[in-house]
Amino acid sequence: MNNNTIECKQLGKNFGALRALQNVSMQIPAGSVFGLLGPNGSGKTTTIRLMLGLLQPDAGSVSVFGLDPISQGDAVREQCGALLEHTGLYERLSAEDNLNFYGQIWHMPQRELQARMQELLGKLDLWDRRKELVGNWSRGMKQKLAVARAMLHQPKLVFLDEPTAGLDPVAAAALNNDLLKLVKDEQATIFLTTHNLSEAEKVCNLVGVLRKGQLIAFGGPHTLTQSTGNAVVDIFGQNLTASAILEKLRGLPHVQQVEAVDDHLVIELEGKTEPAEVIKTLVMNGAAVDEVRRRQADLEESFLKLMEEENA
Ligand SMILES: Nc1ncnc2c1ncn2[C@@H]1O[C@H](COP(=O)(O)OP(=O)(O)OP(=O)(O)O)[C@@H](O)[C@H]1O
Repeated sequence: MNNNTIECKQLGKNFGALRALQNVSMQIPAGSVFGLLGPNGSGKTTTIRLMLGLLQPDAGSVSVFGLDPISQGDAVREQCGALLEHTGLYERLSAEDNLNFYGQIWHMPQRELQARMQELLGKLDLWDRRKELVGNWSRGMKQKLAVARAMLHQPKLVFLDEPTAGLDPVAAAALNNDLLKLVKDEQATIFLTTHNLSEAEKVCNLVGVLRKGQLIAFGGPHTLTQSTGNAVVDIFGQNLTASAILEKLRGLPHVQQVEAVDDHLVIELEGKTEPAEVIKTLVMNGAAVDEVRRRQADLEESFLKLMEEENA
């Protein structure tokens, strides 16, 4: 058996005339923190549901732990934890009672359950509040507890469908930090979906991008940022953003995109083009350049670029 927790080959799913997923092939090695990125309706949740055997594929195949999620669904789901659309929490119960309830569902021995609860709630800074009713908690705290619930029985694979959806940026960042803490010690494979690209860049070591049901990119976040092949230059100074200057820059060869962001310019250059021509044009047109920073496009820029290419 190979080291892949998930493999799918030319996977497809239709809902009536809608082709929700088409020809999706990927391999996710054990221990990965995989992020599936994509806009609304691109097929992220459908992919998870196929992997959990909650939907039957119309084309291709999917295997999880080498098992078929349809014919061996129970065996697959026993080894998985999932946080899907709903948190699965009971608001009228305390955090402790919620986890006790799920521990019983998973037939966890009482001592093991207590130790696991302490471990998870401790890492999530919720241990001291375990006796409180979940209904009175903030959304961020509930979401943390829902992650603990999904991980309670030490599943080898955890699906988190948009775990930070609806959280403010501070709560989202806190949850991501907690996720990283948990993941480090769990040795589980994590499969999460998100719209938030900078979050995926921080948390994931493998990412895939879905668009209209098709996997248009797959690899490490770094590979993905390089897949667009372009460099980005941030230029700081004075008089940079006059529309006449922007027009001139946009007309230069090898300049893909020019954007004025606040008081500085963000310029995307084709391949390995050096910014010399850009700087010269700026200076000749009356701008003063203080600082030039050259970098690879970040995941957000690469993602948007991929979306644009697919739209072209
Ligand atoms: N049970 C269903 N019946 C009919 N259409 C469905 C069903 N489930 C999903 N779809 C459609 O399939 C497409 C993909 O949906 P899916 O929920 O997988 O997208 P998503 O990427 O998870 O979106 P979001 O980010 O908004 O949650 C959408 O057009 C959706 O309306």
